Amino acid sequence: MLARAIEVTRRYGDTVALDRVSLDIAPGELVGLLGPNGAGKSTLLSLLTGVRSPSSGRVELLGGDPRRPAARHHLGVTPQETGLPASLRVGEVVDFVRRHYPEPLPRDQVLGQFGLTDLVRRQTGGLSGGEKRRVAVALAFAGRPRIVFLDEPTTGLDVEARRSLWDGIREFHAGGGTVVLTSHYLEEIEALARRVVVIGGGRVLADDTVSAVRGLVAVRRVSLTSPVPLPVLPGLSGTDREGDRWHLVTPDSDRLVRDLVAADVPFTDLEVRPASLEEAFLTLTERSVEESCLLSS
Ligand SMILES: Nc1ncnc2c1ncn2[C@@H]1O[C@H](COP(=O)(O)OP(=O)(O)OP(=O)(O)O)[C@@H](O)[C@H]1O
Repeated sequence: MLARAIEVTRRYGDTVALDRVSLDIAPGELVGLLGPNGAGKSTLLSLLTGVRSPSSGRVELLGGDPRRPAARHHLGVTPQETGLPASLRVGEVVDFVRRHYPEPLPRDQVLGQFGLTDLVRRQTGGLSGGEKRRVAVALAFAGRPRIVFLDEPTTGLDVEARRSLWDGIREFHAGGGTVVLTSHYLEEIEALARRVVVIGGGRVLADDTVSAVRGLVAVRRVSLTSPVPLPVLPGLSGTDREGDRWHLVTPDSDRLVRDLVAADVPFTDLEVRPASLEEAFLTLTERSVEESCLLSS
C-alpha cells in the first residue's frame, strides 16, 4: 500500500473530526474522497500527508511515518488554500518547488501538462484566482511524485480550466501515478476516479465504485401536504416534517407515489425532485447512525 490509515481518530478539542477511519490506497489508484462540509476530508489528507498527527490509530505513507523525508520525496500535495509568492514568475515558482526534489519533472512538462505554458513569465501576484489555483495544483506534480493528494483541486474554476486540470491529473495517473482527491461533487469524481470513498461525520460511509455510490446517493425527495399522519411506507430512506408538509427521501419515487395512492392518503401539492447531494449524504449519515445504534443495542 502507498498510503494507509488504520483505525485513525483525530480530535480538535471536543470535536471528533475523524472517528476510527481505516483506508488503504494501492499503487496506481485514483481515489475520490466525497463528503459534505466538515465531513473530515481535509483532516484525513492532513494526517496521510504528515501535516498533522492522529489522536489515536496509525498512518503510513510508503510503508512508514509520513513525516520521513524519504517518504516526502515521493509525495505531492495541493491543500485547499495555498499562497504563492506574488513577485515571482510562474516559471520561477515551478523551479523553486522542483529544486526540493531529487528527480523533478522538467519545467516545461509541468507547465505543459496543466496548460500553463503561456503563463510562464507572468508574476503570480497578477494571475486570476483560477490561474493561481491551476499553478497550485501543477506544483504538486513538479517533484515527480508517486502519490499526489489534492484537496478540492477545481473549486472556483470555470469549465474549461477544470477540464484542463482533469487532463493533467489523468495524464499523471495514466503514467502509473496514484492520486487521492477530495470533492463535493460526485460528477468530478466520476470524471476521474473509479473508486469513491464517502466520508460523513468523521466516518467512512461507503467505499465503492462510482456507479455503486451513485446508486446510494441517487435518491429523490417527494414532498406533499397531508393533514393526517402518514402510514408506514416501504423503501423510505429519510423522512422530515414541517407542520402538515412532509418530505420523504426515497430511491424509487414512482413506487412511493403509487403506495401513497394505494393507501388512500389524502394529499395536495405533490412535488418530486432529485435530492441534493447534501440530502443524500444526510440520509447516508442517518442510516449509518441507525445501523450503529442497532448494532450496539
Ligand atoms: N484546526 C481545527 N481546529 C478545530 N476544529 C477543526 C480544525 N480543523 C477542522 N476542524 C473541525 O473538524 C471537522 C472536520 O473538518 P475538515 O476540514 O476535515 O472537513 P472537510 O470534510 O474537509 O470539510 P470541507 O469540505 O468544508 O473542507 C469540522 O467539524 C471542523 O470544524
